[in-house]
Amino acid sequence: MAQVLSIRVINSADIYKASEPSKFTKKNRGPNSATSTRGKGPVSPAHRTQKLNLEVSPHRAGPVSPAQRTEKLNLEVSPHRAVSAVRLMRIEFGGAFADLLNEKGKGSGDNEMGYVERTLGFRTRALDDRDLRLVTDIVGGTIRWRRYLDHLILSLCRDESTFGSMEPLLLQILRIGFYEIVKLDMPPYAVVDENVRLAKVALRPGAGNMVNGILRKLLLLKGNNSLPLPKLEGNDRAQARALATLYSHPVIVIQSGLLKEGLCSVQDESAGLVVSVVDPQPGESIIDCCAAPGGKTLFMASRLSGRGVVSAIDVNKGRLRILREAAKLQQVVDVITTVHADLRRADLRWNKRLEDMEQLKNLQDELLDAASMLVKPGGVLVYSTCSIDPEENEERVTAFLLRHPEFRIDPVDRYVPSTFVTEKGFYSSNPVKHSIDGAFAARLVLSL
Ligand SMILES: C[S@@+](CC[C@H](N)C(=O)[O-])C[C@H]1O[C@@H](n2cnc3c(N)ncnc32)[C@H](O)[C@@H]1O
Repeated sequence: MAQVLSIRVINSADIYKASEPSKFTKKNRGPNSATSTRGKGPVSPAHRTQKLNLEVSPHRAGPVSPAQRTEKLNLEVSPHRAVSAVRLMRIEFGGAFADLLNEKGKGSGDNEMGYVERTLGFRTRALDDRDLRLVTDIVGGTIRWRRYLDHLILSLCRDESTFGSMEPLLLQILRIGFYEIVKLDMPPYAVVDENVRLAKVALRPGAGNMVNGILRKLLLLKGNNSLPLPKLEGNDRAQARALATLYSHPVIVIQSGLLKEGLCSVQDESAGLVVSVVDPQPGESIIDCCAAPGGKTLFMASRLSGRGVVSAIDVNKGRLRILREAAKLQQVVDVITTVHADLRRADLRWNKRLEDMEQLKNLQDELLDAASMLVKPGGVLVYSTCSIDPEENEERVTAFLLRHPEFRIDPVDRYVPSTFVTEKGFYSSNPVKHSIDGAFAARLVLSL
């Protein structure tokens, strides 16, 4: 039977496991390369002078007097970035695990500042709760997206050897800056200034200049919507590598053929949790109204244990074909019926471009109205989007309930962990809060 794996689960096995420094020196850091760099140009971190000390060296292990401490206190550097960079160093070289570090008391407090001081040569002011939340977001996100971030950094470096020979701390600072700009959409100038300052103070002025140049290049490309993304072209292997980079995923899963043979599929936890909200049971009839390419259809079908049916409606023939192929591979084709149709009446257009939010909202209202006609008395309508925009989510449901008072909200707290449940009883995942994709779902029950 098909099994849905989430990207995070796979990532945690691959990435949270810290590599030994000795291993690091043997492998090329290029995202698409697995070969040794020795003799090919890039210098391994072990061959460079580094301003880095992850162990307690004897001359620093002794007690530090308050006077010495003040001397080393740096109030210019943003504390959460300094701590994030040091945590990332510890995870990559020091055997620390991201989740453990994020547990309060283990990775924070005085102990943590000790690591910062030994690694960077100075302390920052103590972290407050907001800083700690930022550290958790930045460290978790940077690890999760490391392969993708490294691809972008490499693309923006002068050449591969600049990337391959980069000091580990400098690379962590760039990863943080790239993550903040590309994934967190943080205010660009603060991100540039503060990461530049960290590189200057913790390394040297030249490192700051490099961070400045690369981050500004990134901002320009992002502003023009022309980030250098890997191209999905070439043979299976090349496409697997490109996909792995795009989704920051270990290539070995993809290449080993598990996906091709339908033994596993990949989807973000946010989409998997929407299926939990639907809560498919053997024997049920489920209609997936905008189904293709079928991530949720297939997952729901796999939960029916061979009994029941998922009718997958979609207006796009090509995407429905992909869904059918995947259903065959995952051996759930017997419980899936595909329906090529516009969910709304035939006289409404689909091919029109959605130029603004008003039109999108109208489309969502029309789809909801059309879907509501397919629900039996006592049946459940799950409205779900991949958006965190209230206009597409809560507001659409509120408007729907005004038009259809025969439906009521069924709170999702029985189906997903409480951190994903909103005040009104909807499911909502958020990239910043949960480090997974944004999504929304509401369970609406039709009265008997
Ligand atoms: C974001 S995708 C759905 C993803 C899918 N639920 C999954 O989990 O893989 C949106 C889909 O809605 C379909 N769609 C849009 N308008 C539609 C309509 N009027 N009737 C049926 N399908 C529609 C599109 O063709 C597209 O495949």
